[in-house]
Amino acid sequence: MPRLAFAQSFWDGYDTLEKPIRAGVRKAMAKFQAMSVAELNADKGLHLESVENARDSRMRTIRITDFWRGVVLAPDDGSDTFLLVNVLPHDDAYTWAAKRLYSANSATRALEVRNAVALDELTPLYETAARNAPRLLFADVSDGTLRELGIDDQVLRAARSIVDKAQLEAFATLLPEDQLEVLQYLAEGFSPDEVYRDVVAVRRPADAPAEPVEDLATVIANTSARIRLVTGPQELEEILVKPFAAWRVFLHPSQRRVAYRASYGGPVQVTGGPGTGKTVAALHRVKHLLGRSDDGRILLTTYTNALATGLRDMLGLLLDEDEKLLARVDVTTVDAFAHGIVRADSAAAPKPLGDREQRQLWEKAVKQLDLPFSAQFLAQEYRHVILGQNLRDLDAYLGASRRGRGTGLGPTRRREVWRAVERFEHFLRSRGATTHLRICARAAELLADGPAPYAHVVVDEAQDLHPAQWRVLRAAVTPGPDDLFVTGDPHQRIYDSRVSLGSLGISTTGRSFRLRVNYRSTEEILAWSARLLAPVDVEALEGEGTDSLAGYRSLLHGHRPQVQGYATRQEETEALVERVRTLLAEGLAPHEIGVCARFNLSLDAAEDKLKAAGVPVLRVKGQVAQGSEGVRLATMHAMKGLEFRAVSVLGVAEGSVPFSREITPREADPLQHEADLLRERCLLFVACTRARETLSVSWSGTASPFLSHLS
Ligand SMILES: Nc1ncnc2c1ncn2[C@@H]1O[C@H](COP(=O)(O)OP(=O)(O)OP(=O)(O)O)[C@@H](O)[C@H]1O
Repeated sequence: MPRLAFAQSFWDGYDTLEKPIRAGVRKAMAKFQAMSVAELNADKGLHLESVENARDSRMRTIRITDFWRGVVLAPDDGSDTFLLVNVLPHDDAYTWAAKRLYSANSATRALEVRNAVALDELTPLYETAARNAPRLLFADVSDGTLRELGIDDQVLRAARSIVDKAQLEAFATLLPEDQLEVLQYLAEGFSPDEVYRDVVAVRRPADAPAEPVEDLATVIANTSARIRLVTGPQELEEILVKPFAAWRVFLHPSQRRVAYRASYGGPVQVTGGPGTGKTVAALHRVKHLLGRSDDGRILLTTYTNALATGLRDMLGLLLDEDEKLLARVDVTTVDAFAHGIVRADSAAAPKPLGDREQRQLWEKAVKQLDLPFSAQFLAQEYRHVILGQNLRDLDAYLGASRRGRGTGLGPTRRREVWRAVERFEHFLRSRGATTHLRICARAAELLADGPAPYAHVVVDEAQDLHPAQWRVLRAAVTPGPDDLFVTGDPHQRIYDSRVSLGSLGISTTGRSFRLRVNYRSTEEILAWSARLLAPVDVEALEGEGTDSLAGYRSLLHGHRPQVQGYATRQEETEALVERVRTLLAEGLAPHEIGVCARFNLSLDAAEDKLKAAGVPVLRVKGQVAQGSEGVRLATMHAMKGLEFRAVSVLGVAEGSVPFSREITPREADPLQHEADLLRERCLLFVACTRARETLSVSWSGTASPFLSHLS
């Protein structure tokens, strides 16, 4: 009986196929499960047919419907595994198949595909241009080294004609996957040894014989990162009927390496730009940890309740809804977890106040005590210094470092601040109230008194956690191997948290990993968004040094973002309605479209206009009911962790982005001023990087200064 495998190139398009075509795929694939090779070749319905003028003689097409064809790679070496590589309209299928050549990579031993025809056509043109170029991109790497890294003749010739990274990207869709990645790593300045370690060694089978084995079944088995082998009819039905979530099966080797390492000596940190699959890696780590013992409990946290709900659903999918396993994982926010701990200790636990109410109490304290500080200054001092370092009395505060604060405070001033703190806390007590961070501080104390409740803690969206929240997580698990697995992106820090993980007993030294391939957005969206952050340095996740987006890239391509100013708000909103209508007409479902702005108020106008145009809309506040249909409207903050095929970012105007009221004046505190600006810049970056295929950024009046260096 033949075996059947599915290539990632097939899954990439499968979700967007219409229902009857998907049904056709299922039917055709079922035949592969039921027939012998001879029967398959003879079957009239399937019509397994070779492709004329194909660069790869193993290319076949199969009939899916009258107009759609599947493209299949058929073994010609006596092995029995067929690989479904694409499903396309009839003519496109033949054109696509004729140009593609599959081959085994000599270093990784995995199956790769290239557009051999386009490479043959383009390379001579690039070679001619390269003759006059002052420098070639891979001039410093010898042919021998490239070959050791798996580069073959055709790719070597193309690589020798490339002058810069932009040209390499132009070749990206034509080159075989592993070879492309090798070249991209080299282009980013990684040494050949590093590239061998990070790209080749992680894919090459441990038992690879010295001479490559070329039969298709072996090569397919070597390609687990990009190919899924289906072994039985039930498995086939399951993966075709369920909406396919590629991340469940196909992990990038860098994701696999961090998620499935048997064990780590202590806390692990995984960083990476937006959409690099950090959440996916965290979920797979949970799966791995569950498999390591029969009883250990796991805490999986993220930043908001809405994200926790999404994470719980994804975990269910990954664990095939296995109730026993799911019951061992608590998926929640750090705040909710801390509340639970405090409530379990005392039923009369105080209620947390929101930011605005806290600000009012600080204002009252300033007035009553006639202090020379603003309420904003005190709130920040309380958050960053006092709660940040868990300072419990005046003496501790008098001796504390105020690193990161931009104004000096002598002992007299500190005493005044402390009076304000005491007054603020008195107000809280008299109202039976508290703050989320104080609850966290209390929870950490309570946890420290008893046995740690979890065997492992996995943290997603870690960049925004405050030291008080980290203390809760630290206390929730006994320090030791596999205690904490932390993922986050400091470029997406939007709540001005400053931490030094090491000082909180969470040292990730020697256990820090970075993901670089973006699975969400097109390279065009990514490159544009990354330039928003180009003028600034971003502090690393663990609080030591800075982070960068070097090497961060996408393999997807599409349109450049549309960046457009309008004379009035009304014109901007009308243009939005038109854009949404066009997207819907192009076949996007309403929930695949996201619209966001800095303020809820700006979204009101958009909501009214969209509704008036008959477009269903849904405001994202906290939690969106699953399955409700409607274009999603969210503030930039609420966009965190979400993604849409198309995103419109509205109102990116001077005064709004950055929001002038949220920016501490430079004279009041130069460091806080810079931190506030950075936070707002990151917020815009987060909003823009939610887009998968289409991004539009607009404003009315004068554009945001954050856009001034972008044309
Ligand atoms: N190995 C993979 N194969 C296919 N798709 C993937 C893979 N890894 C991640 N994705 C997809 O890429 C998108 C982004 O993944 P994910 O949300 O995990 O990224 P992230 O790094 O946590 O993003 P962000 O920091 O922006 O919130 C998701 O749609 C996810 O399903």
